[in-house]
Amino acid sequence: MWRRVASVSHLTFAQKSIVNKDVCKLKFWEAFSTGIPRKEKGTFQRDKTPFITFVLGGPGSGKGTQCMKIVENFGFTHLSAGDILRREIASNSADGTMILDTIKEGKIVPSELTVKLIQKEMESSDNYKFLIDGFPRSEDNRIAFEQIIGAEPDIVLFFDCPEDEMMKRVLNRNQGRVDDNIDTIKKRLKVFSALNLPVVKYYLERGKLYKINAVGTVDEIYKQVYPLFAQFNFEQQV
Ligand SMILES: Nc1ncnc2c1ncn2[C@@H]1O[C@H](COP(=O)(O)OP(=O)(O)OP(=O)(O)O)[C@@H](O)[C@H]1O
Ligand SMILES: Nc1ccn([C@H]2C[C@H](O)[C@@H](COP(=O)(O)O)O2)c(=O)n1
Ligand SMILES: [Mg+2]
Repeated sequence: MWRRVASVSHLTFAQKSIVNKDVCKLKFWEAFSTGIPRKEKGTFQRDKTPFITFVLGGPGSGKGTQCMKIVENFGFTHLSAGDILRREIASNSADGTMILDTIKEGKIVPSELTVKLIQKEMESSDNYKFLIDGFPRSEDNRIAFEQIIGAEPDIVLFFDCPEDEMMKRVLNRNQGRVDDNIDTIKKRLKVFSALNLPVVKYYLERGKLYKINAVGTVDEIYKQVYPLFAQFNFEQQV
């Protein structure tokens, strides 16, 4: 379990994000050097500040597919916002019907709900490395994450894929998803352009975005992804 302890409430938002980043970086590297062992089930993992990666891209751009390979090589915990919401539907929770209707319409679920579900997953994890896939999908998502979780991403991946290729992949996906049909995919692509691209621009302007050409084979695309994580020298996977 991890908690962010830095309190910088007296600073302006802009100052906060700089201090936060520096504080986090300092804590992150301190943890590496002085990592106080935590009681883990059978393994000792040094206590570390969370390393957060946001994974952006349109429907069918290959986010989930590439996340699986990053998990394999670098031991991240893959939190797909879409999968978390689908599990909420399957649990027949009070919000399940609203989430299902929203997803069928290709729209975005209220941010506070999605963020709190992601927060629950992070806080119940023994890992400190997180891939948050399909998030943030909007400025509202991004702001809600910062306000509720009080953290910012360390890096942001953006899988850039032409609409016709995304359409083709989604329609061939055969995973029984309610949103894998021509009507919903068209709506999702409109939502992506209108709401997700401003988030891409936000992180591009802050130097956190890595834009990846998502056309080609899975391995060709992953060749662009691997070095982005290798640069951090995460401990080797046992
Ligand atoms: N490089 C690729 N070339 C061809 N097909 C691919 C490629 N990468 C992924 N796919 C396939 O395309 C479909 C969509 O991939 P994936 O589920 O990873 O996309 P996604 O970005 O997570 O989509 P969504 O946002 O809808 O969850 C899957 O059936 C996957 O097997
Ligand atoms: N941040 C998010 C992520 C996903 N959703 C909803 C809307 C998406 O179309 C759907 C499926 O997501 P995917 O599995 O394609 O990443 O889930 C959302 O509302 N907010
Ligand atoms: Mg996905």
